[in-house]
Amino acid sequence: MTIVRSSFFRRQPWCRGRFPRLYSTKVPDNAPRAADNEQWLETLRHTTPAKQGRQRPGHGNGQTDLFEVPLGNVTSINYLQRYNKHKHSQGNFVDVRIVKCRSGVGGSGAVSFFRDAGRSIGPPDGGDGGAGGSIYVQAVAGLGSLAKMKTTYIGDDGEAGAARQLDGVNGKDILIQVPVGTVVKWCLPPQKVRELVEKELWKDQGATLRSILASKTVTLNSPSGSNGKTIQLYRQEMAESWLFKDKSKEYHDTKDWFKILHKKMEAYDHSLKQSEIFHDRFPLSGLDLEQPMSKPVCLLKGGKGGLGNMHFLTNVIRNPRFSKPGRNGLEQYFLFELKSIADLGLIGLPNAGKSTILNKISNAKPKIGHWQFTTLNPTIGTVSSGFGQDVFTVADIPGIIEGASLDKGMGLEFLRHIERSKGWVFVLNLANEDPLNELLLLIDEVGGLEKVKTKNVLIVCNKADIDFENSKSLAKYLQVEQFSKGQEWDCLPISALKEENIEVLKQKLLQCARQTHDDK
Ligand SMILES: Nc1nc2c(ncn2[C@@H]2O[C@H](COP(=O)(O)OP(=O)(O)OP(=O)(O)O)[C@@H](O)[C@H]2O)c(=O)[nH]1
Repeated sequence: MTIVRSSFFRRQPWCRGRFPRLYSTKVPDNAPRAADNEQWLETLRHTTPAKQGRQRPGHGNGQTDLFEVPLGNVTSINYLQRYNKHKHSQGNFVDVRIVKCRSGVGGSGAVSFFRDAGRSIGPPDGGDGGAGGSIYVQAVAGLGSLAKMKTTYIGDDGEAGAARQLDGVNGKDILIQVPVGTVVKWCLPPQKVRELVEKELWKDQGATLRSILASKTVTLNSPSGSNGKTIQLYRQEMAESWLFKDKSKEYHDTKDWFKILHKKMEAYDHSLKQSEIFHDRFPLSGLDLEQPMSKPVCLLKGGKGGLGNMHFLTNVIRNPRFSKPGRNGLEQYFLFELKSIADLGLIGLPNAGKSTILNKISNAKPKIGHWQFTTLNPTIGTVSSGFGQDVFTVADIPGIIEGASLDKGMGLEFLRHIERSKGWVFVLNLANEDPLNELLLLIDEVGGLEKVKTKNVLIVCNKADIDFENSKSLAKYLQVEQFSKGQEWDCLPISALKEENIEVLKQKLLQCARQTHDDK
């Protein structure tokens, strides 16, 4: 076991700078004095603990409110569906994960008494337990998928304290590194969600997963004053508040000096709980890690280590045969969703030629095929419109079909990859019967005209090489162009296959990626 020096004295303002010599064979000349401990315990007496255990503390006044949220807000429909549908999609690309995280339990304080040749039992010298390992998350550049994430992350428990005032080693923290653009949300265990969904399905055979997630609600705790924007997490209560050695709990419970000490230590436990409650909160909307982070953020804090018996030597208690156990860690589930960050997103029906376009304008090599749904995962390409010119990124997502918003085809689950995009590029197929109608359908499926108008929009009519001259495609193009003009959107005919109008397309894409709403 690795051990480190007690840090208790470092924490005490009146004892700063005085440390025990490691492995000294003499009684450490700065062993915790009874007077110091008395003084510390006296300060605790003035902190009145609220009713221990029964309290449900909150934002600052120790209160929480209950609030209801739709089940869909604390799980992922994409995750649940993927287990039924295309779980193993193209390559290694994984963009939704639900993982279990558990922070470590704090190590126990030690019960020990100084011994050497000259004396068989000396003053108490049991050190503190180490803190449990915490779980951290950090967005880093260069990662593009959540495929390498584990299903469970467990922080190490802190080690117990030892003789000679030595603290146990802190449990190792866990660092989860994720791609930039990942959103981390608190969620219910998937197993629990499945049970709830099955129950609802049993009650109403006609219900769908989507309708259940929207209508069924769950009750959560939120610190008072946070208006339901923050979730309060709770640690499991400690089974015992003391660890006894040699003499039992029953023995100690009969002693007045222990009862007095216990009362004072209730205030200490209360302050620990308060600080846990302050830390153990998570925003309901999640953490949006849209920038590379120089420092990780803590998802779950490990439990604090327990106090060793050296802290309980007083003028009355000469042989404290007890110490404090470490505090519990937290176990929670988190939903990790990758929302790619691309300046532009290509939206179109299957087979419109989106992948071919991305292939021609960028370094990306998405799959191209004459069958539908060749693209199963988003691909992001970097486009440069010339030497020294601005560079921007374009995301190709799987084709959207009628009813996609009701989970038909690949559904809309990949739309999140272009949610953050500044511009949406609608790709239409001029070889199809009615491209204008297809544009209206696409607008409808992605959320309606109002939503689309929050983005910069470019309409690209692809496959203009087919029948364009003999006016069949031209007529279709003119219809689309007229509609686009009405919305003040640019419209452009191209042939991705024959690389016609590709340079103009690149310029228009650049404009679309950089234009601000004030420029319009
Ligand atoms: N004639 C012609 N064919 C094209 C053009 N662009 C793409 N294609 C063909 O259209 C078919 C579909 O192209 P993709 O680029 O895979 O289409 P997609 O929109 O990515 O399709 P999904 O992956 O299903 O969403 C392929 O056979 C392409 O060769 C074009 O400008 N003219």
